[in-house]
Amino acid sequence: MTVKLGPNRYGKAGVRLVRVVREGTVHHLKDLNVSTALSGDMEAVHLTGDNAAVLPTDSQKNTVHAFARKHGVGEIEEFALLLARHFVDTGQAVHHARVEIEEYAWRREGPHSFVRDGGEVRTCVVHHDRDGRTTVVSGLKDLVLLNTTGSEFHGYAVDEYTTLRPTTDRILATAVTARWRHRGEGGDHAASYERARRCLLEAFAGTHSLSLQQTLYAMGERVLTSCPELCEVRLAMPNKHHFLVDLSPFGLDNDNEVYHAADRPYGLIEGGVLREDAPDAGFAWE
Ligand SMILES: O=c1[nH]c(=O)c2[nH]c(=O)[nH]c2[nH]1
Repeated sequence: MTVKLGPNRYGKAGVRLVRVVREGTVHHLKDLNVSTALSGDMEAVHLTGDNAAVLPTDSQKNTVHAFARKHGVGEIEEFALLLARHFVDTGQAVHHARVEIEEYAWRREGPHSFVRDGGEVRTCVVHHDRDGRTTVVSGLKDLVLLNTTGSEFHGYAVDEYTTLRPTTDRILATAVTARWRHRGEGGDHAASYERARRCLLEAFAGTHSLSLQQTLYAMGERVLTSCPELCEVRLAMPNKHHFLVDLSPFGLDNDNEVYHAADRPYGLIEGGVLREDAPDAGFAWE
């Protein structure tokens, strides 16, 4: 039997970086989770144990820390681009770098005091290779949304196992994971993020929903309609079911007032929306 090395990459995952900028008595905080992954000429490493091509994952972690000190941390996309370019430009055997960053939000509570925002996490994944190809995907996760009405679900396929009752008025709730691909490397990443996020919220709140699938499409469509710098959106939205509780054993009616919020199982609705002329995604989603 002959076998060969398949796709591979290696790096440091979960580098939890906190960067403080002190402007006199007013301090600023960035709280990130950075993961690096390099690939390239790594045959010998896997096949013979020759580690000459391996920049240790420990060095990759150190680079994240040193770059935070030397260059500061601005928008996560820019920090990821800086790191990805560095690894490809300086590592002979490195043909490709992938840098993923999550940013945890802190709300200011005073000049040097912050409250961790329990809400969504901002994300990005940057790829850069030695041919100069670069892709940037931005996004968010754990954006929890709920509509108390304006959601129906009926007209679905029925078979011998179907027990679900059709409804014309239900709670629609989800925790959005959304990622959007930039046409190029992107310009003003802060403004772009705020615009895309606002589109997701407005489309969720403003769509009279006949299914979570329809809402998902409306959200992706709104982002692409309002953000010319983006060409593709991918969404994953769990259906956080809210079941109306039967209160008749207690002689009580329940006109859409008391629900059981179930956490599992949950429906998982996933889909993408892209411009017809979207450039080839290449390795952007890997
Ligand atoms: O919006 C929905 N989409 C589904 O596909 C589905 N399936 C289900 O049981 N409830 C729902 N709701």
